[in-house]
Amino acid sequence: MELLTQEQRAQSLENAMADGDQEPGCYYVGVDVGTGSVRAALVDQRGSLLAFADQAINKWEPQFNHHEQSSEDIWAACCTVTKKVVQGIDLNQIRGLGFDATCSLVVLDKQFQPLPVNHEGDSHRNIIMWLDHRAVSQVHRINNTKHSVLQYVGGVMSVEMQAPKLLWLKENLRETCWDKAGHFFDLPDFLSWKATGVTARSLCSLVCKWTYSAEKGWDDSFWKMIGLEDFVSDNYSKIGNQVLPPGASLGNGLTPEAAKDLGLPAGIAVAASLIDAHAGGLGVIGTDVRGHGLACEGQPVTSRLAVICGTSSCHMGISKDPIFVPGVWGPYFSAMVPGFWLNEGGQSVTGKLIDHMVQGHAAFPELQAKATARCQSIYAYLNSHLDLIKKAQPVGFLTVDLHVWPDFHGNRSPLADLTLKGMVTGLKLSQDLDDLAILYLATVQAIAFGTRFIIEAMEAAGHSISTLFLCGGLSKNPLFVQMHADITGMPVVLSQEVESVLVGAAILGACASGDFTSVQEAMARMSKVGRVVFPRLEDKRYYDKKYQVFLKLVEHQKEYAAIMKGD
Ligand SMILES: Nc1ncnc2c1ncn2[C@@H]1O[C@H](COP(=O)(O)OP(=O)(O)O)[C@@H](O)[C@H]1O
Ligand SMILES: O=C(CO)[C@H](O)[C@H](O)COP(=O)(O)O
Repeated sequence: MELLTQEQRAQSLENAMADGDQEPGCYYVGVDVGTGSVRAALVDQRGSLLAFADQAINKWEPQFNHHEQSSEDIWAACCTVTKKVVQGIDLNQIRGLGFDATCSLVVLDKQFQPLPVNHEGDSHRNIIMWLDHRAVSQVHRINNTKHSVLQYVGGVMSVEMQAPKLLWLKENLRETCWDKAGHFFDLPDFLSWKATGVTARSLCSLVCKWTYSAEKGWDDSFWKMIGLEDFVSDNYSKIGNQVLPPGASLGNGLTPEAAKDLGLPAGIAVAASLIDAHAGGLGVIGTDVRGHGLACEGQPVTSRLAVICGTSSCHMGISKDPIFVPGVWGPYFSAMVPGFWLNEGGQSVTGKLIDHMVQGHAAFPELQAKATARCQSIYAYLNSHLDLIKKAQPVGFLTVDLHVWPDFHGNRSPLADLTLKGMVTGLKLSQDLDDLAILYLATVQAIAFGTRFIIEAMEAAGHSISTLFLCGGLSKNPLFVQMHADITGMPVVLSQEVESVLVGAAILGACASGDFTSVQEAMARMSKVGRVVFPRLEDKRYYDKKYQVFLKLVEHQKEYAAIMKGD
């Protein structure tokens, strides 16, 4: 855990007063449940983090493409980190609590006890994680219906959404899970229920992952058509028939039981939650950019793209009117910024892919040993190693003959094709540290080319984007950030608070407390520019050529598949 010193806290208080805050010393707690860990922060009204704590969480992969977690483990981790960040604080100053989490599916029985989502019957593992691809046959059948709700998920439903997973449970675990289930929650809604006892769902999760429409509600014909008519007949009580906008205050706030678990006062405001990428979006997209020489200064907020890069990357672009982008999720109304439509592009594995490439290389043990000897992270070591071997040329030029297609877990956007696989071309017989570093660089570049591919699809459909706002674990990697700037040709804004997703969660708590009149006001007050990374335009020709190769890779992959399917 990192806590500010007394002087830093005093300075933060002084800054708050100078900034004209009505009530200096009002704090909010944000809790962010990512794929790999749970994080909490104590945040003030200016969006500064006063304390941060994190804890890893368990994941199970009982078979290929099955990924599971435990809601009890996750709640326990939320309690541990929250207790840590409020240590030594006058609890009366804490005004609100906000949660965000991955869009995983939590299953509970009618008494709110965990139910197994696996053949082993292990009820501790009651979460089907977002990246779980077990429901391939179900999602194909759903997409074959061509139902009109699919227009609002980019034309093709993803296997990572909830409808195919629910259908899988009905078809595969009828007695042990489906028939006993009383409540199916998106993980962010599970957390807000745990804190308040209120089962209302957030508009964010229902619209983005469950086909709910902010304007029309549930579409009975969809659930009947896909074989989940059960939900219609019980008036959607198991998946949510009370829906609130993110940031709305839930019930009577924190229950005494949850207050005890979390080490917070009972009754403080708890917000309707957000999916993690959307919290990251709130944490960065509304920031005041004046004075940084950015094209988006003085332009509508719709010229900004928030890119939340953790285990996966999510590309969040907003618009005043709905924009239908083939292969890009949405348009979703009011799912992130109230009153705006959201398109969400994505890459299903980015952080996980970089880790996979690096850890699977023969030179990984050597890398680990060398990084440890220098007290550096493996990524800091690799970045400095690349600087050493690049000699006089720009670092990105080291991959002139090494190219990667990054869809090791299928393509989320803009091709929406889960059958696609990863590709590497340009391998040599040597497997030393130089090769590892260059493969790592080519992987980082491939992810940035994927972002460029998504932006081009969004622009072709009507978005006009000039500036990227990056956050999430990968935004701590300077190479990843510079490659995104160079390859997209756009400046990248990094927030003052590196943990911007937590600022987004705290913004929710601040809204629920009533301290701000709108999400927009809280975003403008609590998010701040830290650093801007500009593209090195002199390298553009090189990256344009590599992008041509990038697009050829997928074209070729499709040709190979067609050859193998032919007689
Ligand atoms: N300091 C760092 N330097 C480089 N990469 C990092 C750093 N911290 C995290 N990462 C990368 O970010 C990814 C995890 O990001 P994070 O936002 O913590 O994920 P999640 O929210 O999915 O749990 C990891 O896969 C790792 O590759
Ligand atoms: O689908 C998503 C958002 O809509 C995210 O990819 C998912 O929630 C996982 O997030 P992370 O990579 O930050 O753990």
